[in-house]
Amino acid sequence: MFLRRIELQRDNISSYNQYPFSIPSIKNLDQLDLHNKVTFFVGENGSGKSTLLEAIADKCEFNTAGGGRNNFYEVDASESSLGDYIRLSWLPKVTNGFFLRAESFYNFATHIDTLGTGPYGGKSLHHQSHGEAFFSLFSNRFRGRGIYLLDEPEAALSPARQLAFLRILHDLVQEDDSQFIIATHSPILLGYPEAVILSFDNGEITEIEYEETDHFQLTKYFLQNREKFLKDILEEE
Ligand SMILES: Nc1ncnc2c1ncn2[C@@H]1O[C@H](COP(=O)(O)OP(=O)(O)OP(=O)(O)O)[C@@H](O)[C@H]1O
Repeated sequence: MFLRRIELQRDNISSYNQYPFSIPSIKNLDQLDLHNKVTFFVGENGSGKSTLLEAIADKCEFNTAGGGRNNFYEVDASESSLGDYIRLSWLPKVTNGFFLRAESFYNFATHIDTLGTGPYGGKSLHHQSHGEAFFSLFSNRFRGRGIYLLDEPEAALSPARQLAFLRILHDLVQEDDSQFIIATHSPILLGYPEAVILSFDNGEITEIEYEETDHFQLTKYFLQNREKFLKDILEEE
């Protein structure tokens, strides 16, 4: 693995009342040690996962709208507010990698079309379904020793493709020594063996077990008690 530590440089922060320092998990961040090739960020919507992932991408000099170091294109709101305030410690340093944002994938696909190269399954990403395009990206662009920062990669993937994605991830981790940091809500992806899961809930970033995640507990309960669960929710006054 490559990225070992993320530190918030508190001396440079003048106020904790504004985004991104007002987010509880960021406000309370001191340093985060990474000790596994696969780290998941989990937490409620708005708990700060994307904010931190984007800041890491910014420090990696990846395009914060999505892409690697050589993907230069502009979209609105792609600047990172936190990137200037964190410090990354590497051993060894790696520059290869990719930042995937589901929400701006369309712009990335357009950018790839303008390059006129066809490394993504032989046809424009725009001519593939959302899930197919994501999968082309994983299969064709993710290679070699690198750091891959993925924001909700499950967004476009069927359960079967999520499992297939885990296979790609596994090969990259095993054979190429790659590192992944993935913000996700998917109980399937979170099940990857031996990954570290960092929760952004309760105002701090803490390591938790798979079985402790809401994703696991809620999904399990739902699948085992679907009718009762839905009755309770839908008939609640
Ligand atoms: N550019 C911004 N300006 C102000 N507030 C922002 C900005 N971007 C995000 N926020 C706020 O910061 C908080 C954290 O957002 P973030 O996108 O990091 O959450 P998240 O954990 O990734 O959520 P989700 O699971 O919904 O993707 C949210 O309350 C959000 O509204």
